[in-house]
Amino acid sequence: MYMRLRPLAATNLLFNSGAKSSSKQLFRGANSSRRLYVTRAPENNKRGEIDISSYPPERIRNFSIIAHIDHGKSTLADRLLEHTGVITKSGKNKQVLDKLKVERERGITVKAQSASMFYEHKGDQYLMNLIDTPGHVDFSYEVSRSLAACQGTILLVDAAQGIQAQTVANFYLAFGEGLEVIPMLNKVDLPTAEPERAAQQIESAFEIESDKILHISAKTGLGVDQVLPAVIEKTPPPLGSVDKPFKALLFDTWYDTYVGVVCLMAIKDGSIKRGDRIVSSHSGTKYEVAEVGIMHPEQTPTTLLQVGQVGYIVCNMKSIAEAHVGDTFYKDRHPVEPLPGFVPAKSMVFAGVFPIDAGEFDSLNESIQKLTLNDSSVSVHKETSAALGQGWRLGFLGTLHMDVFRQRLEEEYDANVLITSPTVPYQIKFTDGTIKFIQTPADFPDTHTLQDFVESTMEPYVSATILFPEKYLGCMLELCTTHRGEIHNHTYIDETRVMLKCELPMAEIVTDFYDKLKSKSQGFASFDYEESGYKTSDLVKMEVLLNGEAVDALAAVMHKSMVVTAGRDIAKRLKEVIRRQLFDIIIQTSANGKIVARETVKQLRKNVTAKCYGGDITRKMKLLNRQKEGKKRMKKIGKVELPQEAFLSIMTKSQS
Ligand SMILES: Nc1nc2c(ncn2[C@@H]2O[C@H](COP(=O)(O)OP(=O)(O)OP(=O)(O)O)[C@@H](O)[C@H]2O)c(=O)[nH]1
Repeated sequence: MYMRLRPLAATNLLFNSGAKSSSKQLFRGANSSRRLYVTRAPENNKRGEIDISSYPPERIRNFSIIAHIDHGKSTLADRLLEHTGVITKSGKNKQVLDKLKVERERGITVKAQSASMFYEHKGDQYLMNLIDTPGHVDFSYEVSRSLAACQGTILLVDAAQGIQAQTVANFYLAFGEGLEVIPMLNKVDLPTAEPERAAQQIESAFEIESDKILHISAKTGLGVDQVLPAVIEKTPPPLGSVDKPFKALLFDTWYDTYVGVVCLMAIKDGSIKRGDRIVSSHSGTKYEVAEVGIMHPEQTPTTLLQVGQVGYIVCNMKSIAEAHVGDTFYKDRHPVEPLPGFVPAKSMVFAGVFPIDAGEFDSLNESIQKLTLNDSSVSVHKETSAALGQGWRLGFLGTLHMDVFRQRLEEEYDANVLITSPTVPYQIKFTDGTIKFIQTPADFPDTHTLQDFVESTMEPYVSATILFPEKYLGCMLELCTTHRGEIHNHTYIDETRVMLKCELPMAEIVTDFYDKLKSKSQGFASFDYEESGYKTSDLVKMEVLLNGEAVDALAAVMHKSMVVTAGRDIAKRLKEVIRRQLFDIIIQTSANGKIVARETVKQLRKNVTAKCYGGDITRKMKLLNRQKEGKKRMKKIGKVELPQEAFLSIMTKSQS
């Protein structure tokens, strides 16, 4: 959860050195020989609030950092926060804005975070609002939302890797939003860095002159002192007027255990302070503002927020469900034209989530509700499975998003869950013209017996961009075609790197496409995609029968051409993961009413304590406990015990 520093602690962070009366703090940049004057945050009043009213739009810069995954966004954010004295300079500052445990463990950014800094440039004081965004394609929704609060963005490119698929996707996202793109080459300290080559790629892909690109190392600090001056000079100040009625865009929200719902807003016109009454354009609900402030980098109250600034507002919102990302807020009795808002995040991948122990349903329900409060891009519907009992069908933006959610559920809420194989949403068009969305494979009708009623079955497609060195062109083309892809074109971004555009069924990406892409290109290919609508496809439901009984939670939907290979493969993989039990277990896969494959798990009579003759009770207990531990993630289907892996092993995989 978000740690909340009380105002005093937050400002102590800032004022840990120097005389209080001085408005400037002397700061020496990491590798810089120049002396830099970095402005300290304004003093706080008796209520612990700081006054930022002296920052009009022309002295505000709202910018983000966008890049391909791992190109160094969060590390650059650390250096900038140190450089401006927001955090004390220390070798220990590593991805300070990656606040979630899962982000720290995985070394990836999942949630965009903002931080305000005070900075002096050419004698003027500036308020700089930085938004650090995630790099992975599953979280691109976070990126597009964050860009709505910015006027400029740093496009960071790893000088050793050059431009990658998410560099291209994020550039076009920012360009499409009309943002000023400031290119920078990072990691120039690496012996493998080839800055000239990477700069050429940027020039040919984005038509940005290579001599306008800053060369930096976010790790060593080299060149970092030039970053904020470049942002100030190139990014236009926010538009708007302090004299117009208050108008603000809500672009992020989270739940804070101390103050409740926190809304991150970009103030487009006017100003707001504690005690004001604001109204949501979305619902018409009125709220009283309890606190306004900036992220510095934790919540730090201010006397007001005004035009051009990006900050948080705490009001008497009871539930995060009331905070609609993309909503426009105005002051009571001063309505304004709402801003366009955002297209809601669309779930691309669905999976069933069930408690291992049915008795934990209520506590798991509470945990899922709490976790979705801080991640509104997860869609939640109750689901009942004949095999697994009561649970939920959750919708995610991609499989990494799903995995991060599962990890947070287990680590932050101590939940013990079983997750079924991920699936994409299918559509069925019936002859009477009705269209049905299918999020659970078990609900997919038997197209064989219903063929007179079903006009067509459809699956979602994505437009994909793949970047790789030329020598992998042959195997990348083959990979796309074996995954039912349609190649559109390929172009060269320099003499040796290729950009391939193709269309792929989303279902292929959910399974093993990405792993194969990485292994076939020895890790050199990168990949990005966006949804491109539904296409008619010959789909069938594959059922799994255990000792003659169909298990709904193991059903899968797949293209007709894959039925035989996938049917055999699934039966084999299930045989590998289902433990031998006291009776034979017959595994069958079936599609269109025909059995495709059959495997048998032979019976076994096992007494785990058999070897413990002689009565060593502690050893006996240890073995029994270990067996109990192994059972934790088991689910009993009829008489057959299935481990978690069984549910994930039914993912269909292409034979390439
Ligand atoms: N040598 C070197 N390593 C760097 C530099 N900048 C970042 N790194 C390293 O690159 C890795 C990724 O850095 P991050 O800052 O987490 O990258 P990111 O772009 O924020 O990653 P995501 O948010 O997951 O997309 C870390 O191990 C950093 O220490 C640099 O200038 N030089």
